[in-house]
Amino acid sequence: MKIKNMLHMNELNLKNKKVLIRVDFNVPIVNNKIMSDMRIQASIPTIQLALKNHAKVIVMSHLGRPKEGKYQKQFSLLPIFQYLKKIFNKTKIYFSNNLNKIQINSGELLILENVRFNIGEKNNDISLSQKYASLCDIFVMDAFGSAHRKESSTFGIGMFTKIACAGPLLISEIKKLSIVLKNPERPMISIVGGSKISTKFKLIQSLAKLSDTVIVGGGIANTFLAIDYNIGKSLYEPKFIDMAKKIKHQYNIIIPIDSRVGTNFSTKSSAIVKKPFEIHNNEEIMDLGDKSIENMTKIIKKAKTILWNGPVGVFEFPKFSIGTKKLATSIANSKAFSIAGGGETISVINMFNIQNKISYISTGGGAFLEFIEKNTLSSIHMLEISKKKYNLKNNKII
Ligand SMILES: Nc1ncnc2c1ncn2[C@@H]1O[C@H](COP(=O)(O)OP(=O)(O)O)[C@@H](O)[C@H]1O
Ligand SMILES: O=C(OP(=O)(O)O)[C@H](O)COP(=O)(O)O
Repeated sequence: MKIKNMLHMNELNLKNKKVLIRVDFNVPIVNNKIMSDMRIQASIPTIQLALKNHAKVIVMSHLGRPKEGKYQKQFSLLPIFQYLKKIFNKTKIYFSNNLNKIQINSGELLILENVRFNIGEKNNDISLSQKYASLCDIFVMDAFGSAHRKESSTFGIGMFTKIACAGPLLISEIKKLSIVLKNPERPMISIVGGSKISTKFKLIQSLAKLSDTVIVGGGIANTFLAIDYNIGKSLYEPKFIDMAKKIKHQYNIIIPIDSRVGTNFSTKSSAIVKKPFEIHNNEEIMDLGDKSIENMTKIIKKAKTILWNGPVGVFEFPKFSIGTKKLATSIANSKAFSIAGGGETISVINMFNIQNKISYISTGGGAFLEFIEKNTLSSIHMLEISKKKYNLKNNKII
């Protein structure tokens, strides 16, 4: 992909225009408290740029995975609106869940409620995409963390809006990841964990091709373990077992040799280190065991380039945070060039206070892995189509 194949926000005259910006505010919120604000902070310059240019600024994002068509308080963007009110305290700022009643003036800011409350969002529904497009003169796609999703607010809208352009954060992420991956120093290792198995599993193969070693944790590792063992109630995806078998034989994949298991998914659960063949039906793997941690940190120490997405255990429960903490610390202490990204990975980085020891932190997790694999993403494709249409309309040679 070429950056110049997309329109950039800073090429356009935003003055008095209705500018709708899709950002990624998908941050962890517990009891109305934002646990990690890095993704919000990363979007602020884009919003400021639009306000400074005297646009009528509308911002939209998803938060979590609510059931569409239903308001659910725990997925509301209201805590983020409260947070933004403090930052934009000199700007008139509003919050709305009504797509039919939008009225703002130049220099004002409107935050829309979670787009995933809207029926059709996930399925990239045409009428919802048209509805979003009708709200603006210019659509700015700046949600790098969601740019791999072909949904109404990340893709469909661009098919109907007059102008769709890339925001500064999206451009900056693409540029930085492209530079880093051009000629990585070897050995290069990738660490992939977390719970979003269906998004990430398909990407392991290309990551394995690119890297000298791939370390797996979380639900990804469990899917590899399920090839040979009964892993009880552990999180895994049976539909990826065949793919796991193939990849395991073809590439250098480091699978845990022991794990911390518990009997219930709770902070109160006991944590016992077990070998994979010792796991009972009523147990679930929630972290790496000590021998696995030792092996994996040895590999990390020798690496010259490290890519990391996804916690290797349920780091939110102290007894199951050991593996993630040890690997994260080892990455932080390494002299290798390290790239880490993902919503929860950023929370881990904040939790262990290692943000200054990671060479590059991406706001995307699944998006960053998919970009590495394909060198493009659904939203980038949408922006390229949109620029071609724009150039045709303006009689420019494309
Ligand atoms: N063994 C496991 N079982 C269940 N959940 C896990 C396990 N290991 C990690 N997780 C969970 O994975 C989540 C993060 O996954 P994911 O969203 O894929 O990461 P990221 O946002 O960094 O891309 C965390 O909330 C963590 O508790
Ligand atoms: O947090 C996100 O992805 P990530 O967990 O891979 O970093 C993005 O906001 C995408 O969210 P989604 O995976 O629910 O589409």
